[in-house]
Amino acid sequence: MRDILIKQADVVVTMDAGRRELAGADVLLRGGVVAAVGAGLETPEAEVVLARGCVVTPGLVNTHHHLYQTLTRAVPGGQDALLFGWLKTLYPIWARFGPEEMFISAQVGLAELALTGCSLSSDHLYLYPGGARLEDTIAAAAEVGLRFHPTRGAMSIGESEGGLPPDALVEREAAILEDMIRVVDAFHDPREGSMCRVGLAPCSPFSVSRDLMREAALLARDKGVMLHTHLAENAEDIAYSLAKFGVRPGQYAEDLGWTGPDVWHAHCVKLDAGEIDLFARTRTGVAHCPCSNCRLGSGIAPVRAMRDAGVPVGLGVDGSASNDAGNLVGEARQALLLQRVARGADAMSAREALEIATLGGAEVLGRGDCGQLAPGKRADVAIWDVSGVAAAGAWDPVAALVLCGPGRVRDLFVEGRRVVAAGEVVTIDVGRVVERQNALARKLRG
Ligand SMILES: Nc1nc2[nH]c(O)nc2c(=O)[nH]1
Repeated sequence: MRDILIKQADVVVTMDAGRRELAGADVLLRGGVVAAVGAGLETPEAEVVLARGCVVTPGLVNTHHHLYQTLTRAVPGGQDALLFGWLKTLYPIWARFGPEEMFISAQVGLAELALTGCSLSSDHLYLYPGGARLEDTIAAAAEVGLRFHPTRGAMSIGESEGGLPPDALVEREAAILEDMIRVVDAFHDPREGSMCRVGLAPCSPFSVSRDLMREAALLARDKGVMLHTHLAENAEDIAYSLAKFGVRPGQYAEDLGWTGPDVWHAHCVKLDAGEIDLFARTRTGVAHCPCSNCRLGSGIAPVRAMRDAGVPVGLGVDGSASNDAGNLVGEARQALLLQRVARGADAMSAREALEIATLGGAEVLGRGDCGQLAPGKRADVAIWDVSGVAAAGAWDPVAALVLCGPGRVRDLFVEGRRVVAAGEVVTIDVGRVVERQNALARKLRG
């Protein structure tokens, strides 16, 4: 692989230990890692990428998604509902998916993430209708070229047993555990620089049993993989937990082995002070999904309190049926705005929002090798052209990324390989994928 020398950026935002921002700096990518950062770097054989007029950041990290939902954006019956009603509208549509729907929708979602600066994404695939398998999404990510953390999700408690999903969408728990073992053994790569790490992710307390939560935790520890689920997303979720289990979600998670640095929970909008303390003590991570929380009317997650307590927090776009976009810089902006609505104008700075979108997400996903531009870290780099209309007149180009734009990257490198060039994805034919996606959406609409 040829060296890449990114030259003369207006600012390189390193997110290194000193959070250094280097004016007029270069970044050298070699063999999939950052080889050097600083001014005046020279390497005769390198491909030079001029970055004048640009801000260079680590690639953004997405800690929560349901890629399959890009096929059900803005569905009329689900546009104005709270979480449970929204899910009940969408489950019957998702039940008609199969392998092609999973593959194409994942490519659309990942292309959208790439164009908005994301180099590492997790995905929570918790339903497997029509023969769909986790590898449908793994194949999609490999073609797009993003670093990928797919999670083998699951639902096992259908309506007839007091769960939320229809019985037709749930799986037998023995079969779920068997498939979890299969996908970890086949696809999980624990090495530094890994392009694919698999996690285990029973969907939510209202769609799986306590037994499955406990068994999944034991299996994850045995295999050395991470655990992920939805937790404390809204008031309905808390009410369900109290009525069904007699405890709040934090206690439920702790009792079943779902705390620790190898666990991250999506949403956590309704964590109380005791639960925040539990997460901080145990280094349990949180995927904060501000746009989805607004769209579903779930509330404002206590991110300021979580960060102050020391809870690892990353950002997630969440599924595209509840956002309905997949733009992480948009999430960074929304995170900042929501904390300010809740706590005042100094509750979160643009730089902190950018830190959560990069370094914070990498920590949540257990990726000490990502989220920073520093020698030895993986070569995941986003180049943002701030010379256009969106940031014109900005006095502080780093803050401008979050406060005004641009919302799309000019270039994106993952593991030192180009995924976006001049604002276009270069790894797949996005036009063809979008055409197929729209045909599949039309078929689902009937
Ligand atoms: N935002 C979302 N929350 C969820 N809970 C659950 O069980 N599924 C979902 C989901 O798809 N999105």
